[in-house]
Amino acid sequence: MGFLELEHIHHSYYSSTQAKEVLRDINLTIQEGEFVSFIGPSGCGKTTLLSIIAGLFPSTEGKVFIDKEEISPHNQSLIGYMLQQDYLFPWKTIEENVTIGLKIIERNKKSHKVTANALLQEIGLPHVGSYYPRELSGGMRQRVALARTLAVNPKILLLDEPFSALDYQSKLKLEDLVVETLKAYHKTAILVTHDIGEAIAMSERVFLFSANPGTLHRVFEIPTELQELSPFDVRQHPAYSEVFQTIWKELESLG
Ligand SMILES: Nc1ncnc2c1ncn2[C@@H]1O[C@H](COP(=O)(O)OP(=O)(O)OP(=O)(O)O)[C@@H](O)[C@H]1O
Repeated sequence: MGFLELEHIHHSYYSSTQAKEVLRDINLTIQEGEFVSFIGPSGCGKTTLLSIIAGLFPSTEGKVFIDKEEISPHNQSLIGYMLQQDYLFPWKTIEENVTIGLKIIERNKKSHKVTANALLQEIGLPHVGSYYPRELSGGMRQRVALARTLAVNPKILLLDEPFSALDYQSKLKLEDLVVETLKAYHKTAILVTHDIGEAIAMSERVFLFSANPGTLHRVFEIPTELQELSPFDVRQHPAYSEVFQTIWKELESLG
């Protein structure tokens, strides 16, 4: 059994008049410390699947296991979420934003400060603890959102298009930082993205979903020589465009 295991996940959304089948029989295994991406046509159920993995709502059928335990309120704290928007509280300082989750789960304030400072250092923003979010750029705020997610020490990070609102240069820099930081902390991560290049550059495996209803169509193993590089360097490697073409063709074939 892997670290994260999905068994026969089916999901439908129900309204008063109809049921809409969104996910059909999703089975997959992700190992501890692995970085994978979910890609697929719009509406194929990627965000729904992330929400089920996070335990935000149960799937209609099937089971999610983390470290051999079925997902429940007891082990939900093993999961951290990073979204397209940073959702920092504008009236709180950066340090307070980073430690907000910690305050909920433990009260020792001294250790919060130490954790915040260490994480701000890690993300390359050691001097912004007393700033407010409005004083930072979009890229800097997303780095703070990463620090806030890591502060509560989740085992698995769910990254739902966290770079899509950023300019291209900030996005490339943040991709490098995220991969480097998650590797250093040995985190398991799932990235949802519409950007095939980003999926190749950051992941060890890319899961391609098809739509109507969402099914797991194919899994692509990223060549080892690319996995060893930073996301920026992956894009410069001769093997990158070949992998891109292969995934692109498969995505196109889904219509
Ligand atoms: N709360 C909901 N109630 C009813 N239908 C929903 C709900 N949330 C999502 N859907 C529908 O489920 C399908 C899958 O949505 P989801 O957001 O999971 O897909 P996605 O692959 O993440 O899409 P995108 O790539 O566009 O972000 C879509 O058809 C969407 O309209």
